[in-house]
Parts: sequence; structure tokens; C-alpha cells
Amino acid sequence: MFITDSLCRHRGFVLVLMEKLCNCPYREQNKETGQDQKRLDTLLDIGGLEVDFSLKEGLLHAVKGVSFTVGRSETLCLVGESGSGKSLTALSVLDLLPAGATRRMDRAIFAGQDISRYGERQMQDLRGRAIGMIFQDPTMAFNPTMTIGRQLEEVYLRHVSRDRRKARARAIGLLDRVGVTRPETRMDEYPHQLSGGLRQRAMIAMSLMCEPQLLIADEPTTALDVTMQAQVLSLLKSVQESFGIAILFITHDLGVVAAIADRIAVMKSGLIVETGDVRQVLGNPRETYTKALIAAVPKAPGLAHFPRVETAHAG
Ligand SMILES: Nc1ncnc2c1ncn2[C@@H]1O[C@H](COP(=O)(O)OP(=O)(O)OP(=O)(O)O)[C@@H](O)[C@H]1O
Repeated sequence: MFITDSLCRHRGFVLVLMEKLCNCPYREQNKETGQDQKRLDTLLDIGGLEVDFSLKEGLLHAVKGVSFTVGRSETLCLVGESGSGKSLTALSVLDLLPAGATRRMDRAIFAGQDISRYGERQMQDLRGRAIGMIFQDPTMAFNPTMTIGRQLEEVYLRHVSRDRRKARARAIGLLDRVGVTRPETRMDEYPHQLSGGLRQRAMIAMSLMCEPQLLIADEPTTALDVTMQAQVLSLLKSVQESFGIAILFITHDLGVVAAIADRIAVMKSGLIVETGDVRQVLGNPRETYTKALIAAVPKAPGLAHFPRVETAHAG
């Protein structure tokens, strides 16, 4: 039990160590493209997901039988135009759908566990602990009446241990890791005292308090200016590499997809219409809809115009 726990906690480090010791890389060559890619076990496997709304006007079939997987330490981007069902798909994983929505799914396996029939109590345990969340608007994640430090500590105290000293040390360490300057001082500040960029970083730190296996990120960079957007993407990539976390990333921005995704699932009108390796889908799209999305990016048709993000180690 102890060994399993600590292996899980340090899986990123363990993978790198295995690579070094066994000459057994967790990256391998794609037989079709010859390109180097991560070799991944499946962490999340969602099958036949449907979401409906009962509206006054009738039934709205918002998600129509969506299936996808996310591998351990992989980034899967759900991309598509507004209203295509990306957010509802991601929220379904956590059973956090808005009032009036109903969800059905054939399969929901997370880390080998069938979570499709989890009750609210079990889901609460999963959220924040094994699955972290980051949103476009960090004010959604924070309580305005509590200090940043208290909120980060609460996550740890609730899910990991009642040891306040450890909770404080972890919060300060993570704020520092995500590039929040003077973390000890920031711990005593309220969300409104931080700039937008710092709040975003603090939210990322909060999502990492329990060393989750999966991060669900819903448009986390959409409200940021271009410089801040690049910094946050780079930070996410770097924490993903350090901690070996998988990311389910929702965006409508193909530039962001190209910067961060390993794989991509293109959504249109509640369906996944195309899925595959990011280089293959952006470089050689099969579906007319994907081609149109790429063509709509100003002055950037083709993969060469989509740069990958550089990983910068903050803190
Ligand atoms: N609370 C709700 N009540 C009724 N319909 C909703 C609700 N939430 C979402 N929908 C509808 O479900 C569909 C999918 O919504 P969803 O938010 O998943 O789209 P999205 O691809 O994430 O778009 P965006 O990028 O604009 O958030 C849309 O037609 C939307 O209008």
C-alpha cells in the first residue's frame, strides 16, 4: 500500500528513473510517422457520453455519444467552435454538469476504476485530489473572503493529511514553483489583491496541492494577453513534465492546441469528428471541418505556423 502510494505520488520521477535505469524509454517511435512520441497507459477512458438538456422548447441533445481516452502524462486537447460541447464533455467527467443536464455514458474508467456510478461523496473525493481543475476565470476557483494560503491549505487538509505545517509548506513550495514571487507574503493576501496572471498561477498551484493524476483545464488562457498566455502554457507544460500529470485541455484556439497538445479531438455539434496525433491532425487534416478550422486561423494555414511552447521552469 505504502509503496503503491509513494509510486503514484512520484510517478513522473519514477518514469524518468525507469527510462534512465532500464534504457526503457517512455517515449517511442510512431511506426507510421517515424516521429518520437510518448508511450502511454490509458488513464481516462470515456465511452458513449451523451448529455441532454430538457428545455421549455424541447430536448437539446448537446453531446452525442462522445468517446475518448487520455494517456498518463499526455495532453489531449478538445477543440472546436463555441457550442460544440467541449465544456459539457469535460464537466461530465467530474459529474459537474449544470442544472437541467442529464448524462449517460457506456464507460467511464479513471485509473482503472469504474467511476461511472460514483455517488456524490466519491466524486467529491476524486475532484481536487486525483483530478485537478483549472478554469478560464480563476475567481471561479477562489473564495473571495479567504486568503490564498488558507484556500490552498484547505485542499491539502481535506484530501491528504490534517498536518497544517505540511499543508503550509506545500502551498508555499507550489506557489514558488509556479512563479508567484514572495510566496510567504502572498499566502496572507486575498484573491482580489493578486493580478490576473498571478491569480491564474495561484489557481494552478491549488490544483496541484494533492498531486493529481489528471488536470482538466477549461480555456485557462483565453482571458489572458498573448505574453501571459505563453507563460501559462509554458508553466503547464513544465509542471506536467515534473509531476507526470495528464491534461484534458479545452480550447477553441488552434495556436494553443499546437503549442501544448500531444493528441487532439476535434468537436463539432456534440460529436468528435476527428482525432489523432496533433502533428498529424494539424499537418494533414482528414475532415472538411478540421480543414476549415485551420484555414480560419489568420495568416496561419498549415502546421509550420503553429509553434510548440518552450518549457520554462518557473521559480
Ligand atoms: N446550462 C445550459 N442550459 C442549456 N443549454 C446549455 C447549457 N450549457 C450548455 N448548453 C448548450 O450545450 C451546447 C454545448 O455547450 P458547451 O458549453 O459544452 O460548448 P463549448 O464547446 O464548451 O462552447 P464554449 O467554448 O462557448 O464554452 C451549446 O449548444 C450550449 O448552448
